[in-house]
This record gives sequence, structure tokens and C-alpha cells, in this order.
Amino acid sequence: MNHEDFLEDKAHSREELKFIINPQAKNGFCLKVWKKVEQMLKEENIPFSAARTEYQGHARELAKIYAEQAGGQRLYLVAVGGDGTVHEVMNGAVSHRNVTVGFIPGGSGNDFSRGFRIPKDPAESLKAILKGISHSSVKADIGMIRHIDGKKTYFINNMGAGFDALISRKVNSSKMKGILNQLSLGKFVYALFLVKELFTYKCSDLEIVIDGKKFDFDSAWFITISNQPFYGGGMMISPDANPFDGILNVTVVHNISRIKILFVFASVFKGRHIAFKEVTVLQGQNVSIRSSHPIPAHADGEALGSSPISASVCPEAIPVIIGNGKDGC
Ligand SMILES: Nc1ncnc2c1ncn2[C@@H]1O[C@H](COP(=O)(O)OP(=O)(O)OP(=O)(O)O)[C@@H](O)[C@H]1O
Repeated sequence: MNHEDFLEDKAHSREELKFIINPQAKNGFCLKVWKKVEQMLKEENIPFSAARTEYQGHARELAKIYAEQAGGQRLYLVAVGGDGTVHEVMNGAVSHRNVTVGFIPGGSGNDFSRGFRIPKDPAESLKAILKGISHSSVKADIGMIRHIDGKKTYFINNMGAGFDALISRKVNSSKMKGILNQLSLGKFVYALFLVKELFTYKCSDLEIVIDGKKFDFDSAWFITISNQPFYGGGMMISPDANPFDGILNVTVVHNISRIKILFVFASVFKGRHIAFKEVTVLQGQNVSIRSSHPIPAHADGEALGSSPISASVCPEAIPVIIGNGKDGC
């Protein structure tokens, strides 16, 4: 491991490296990932500290506390878990300019690592983090959702409303996710629920306003607003999304039969679904969603109330360590 630069940098500064681990991610598999990473850190004499989450929302609280404790000094906060964990760490850290966020994939979906080209293997992702700390961190865009009560939720992968939000809600509360994770088939859980819910979902009419321009969609299945291409455990929902371009990419699936949507689904893993006339692709900086009846929403796969809802891009809002720099994305 090339960690000499890292150690040298640390000798000159009070920079800190902290890990926030979700021991429940991928049904407990994440702990094995962490053990491996922890062993490597110890073997290489790399100074670090670590905390495990104890409940939903804890990673966000820990990130906020650590960011404040750092008192303005540079803090590298590495989420070890799935997309829910990186979502929470990023939300806790985002208002603290001294925090740089990293990620070691230990969840079932890990779309953040796909979208930011972080290695799947924990040892490789740790190497990428140490290299990133020594040589480069980059500022990534994030999306911001403003709630009626003035609170804000940020997303780093994507947000959405409609069928996809319903699926992620069902997946997250199901026992099936755990069972499939045990069988190393966790990434198929979204596909399974998609097929299961397909025959009962009630579509809605959507009014989407992007940067002041209105678009109407009859009988819409879902809308996804993406900062990077992947969601749902490897589906390339928004092939053109780029977390460094200051733009949010919008995908709307509408006016399509229940059978044909299966073909859209079959093609989404390679991003070929955008060729369907029932898939509309748009982009902009501010997106608002109204629907004929309230539809569930999510941010980075975590449940988030229901429509109406709106999101804006915050360009270059958070420093991230992704190993390869922007060019890697
Ligand atoms: N100690 C804990 N006990 C129960 N739930 C937790 C705990 N720590 C975190 N969580 C919650 O677990 C949920 C899932 O975490 P995460 O998304 O990281 O893993 P995953 O679902 O396996 O991966 P992915 O989202 O990539 O599919 C999140 O909503 C998070 O808030």
C-alpha cells in the first residue's frame, strides 16, 4: 500500500481519519468488510478512529458531531456501509466545509461506488482512499430537497418519486433483503420487488417544472432525479448523469403498459432504456414535482415523505475522496 505520503502528511497536520461503520449493512456482511479494513489500517500503522452505528439516523448524528469536534481542521470521514450510510454521513457533514467524505462499499446496492468509480474490493477501496487523501480530493455536486418546514435533505446519488420510491420502501422493510443478502443475491432484491409490485401500482399524472419550464406527463410510473448514473443496485437509470457537471438529470417513465415496462427494466442495467419513447430524459438545476395524487419519494433509496417535492443542485458542494479524481468518473 502506498501510504508513506499519507503518514508524512499526517505528521505535519492535525488531519484526522475517521470511519463510520454500519454493522447492519448487507445484513451484517459489512462487519466483515470493516474487519478487513481495520486489520489493514493497523498493519500499516495508519492512525484512525472508528465508530459503529447503533440505529437508523445514527451515522448522520455521528458525522455532525465529528465535524463539529474537528473544530475546522480537515477531517476525512469514511462511510463503511451501503448507500444509506453514505447518504447519512454526507447529510451530517455537508454544512461543515472541513469534512471530506469517503466510502468503503459494504452494503447490498453500493451505487455510490459505481457512480464514483470506487473499487468494490474493500482493500482496493481503502488504498484508493489513502491515495486520495495524499494526492487529490474533488468537490462533487449534491442535490438538495427543501421541505415545507424549512429542513433540508441532501442526496448524492439520486432522488425519486413514484414506483421506484415504493420499491425501495418495500425493499428496505422486507425480510427478503436479508435472505437474499445471505445468499449473496442482494442486488436482485430490487428486481424481485419491481416485478412483485408491477401489477398493482397506480400511476399518477405528473407536472414537472425544470428551471421554470413546465412538462406534463400522463400516467407516469416514476421520476428519478440523478446526480450520478446508477441506482437500485446497478441500474444505469441516467447514463449521462455526472456528479461534477452542476446539473441534475431527470428520467420520467410514463404512458407505458405493465408488460412493456419489463422491457424497459431489462434494458436499464446497460442504460438502453432511454431509447424507449415512454422514457423522457431532461436536465436542469431546479426540479419540482407535483402529482395527481401523493406518491412516495426517496433520497438515495431512503424513504422521504411524498410529493409535492422539489430538488436543486448544489454544485461542488462536498469534497469527496474517490481515488482516481474526477477523471475516474
Ligand atoms: N445499527 C443499525 N441498526 C439498524 N439499522 C441501521 C443501523 N445503522 C444504520 N442503519 C440503517 O440501515 C439502513 C441500510 O443501510 P445501508 O443502505 O448502508 O445498507 P444496505 O441497505 O445494505 O445497502 P444499499 O443501500 O447500498 O443497498 C439505513 O437506513 C441505515 O440508517
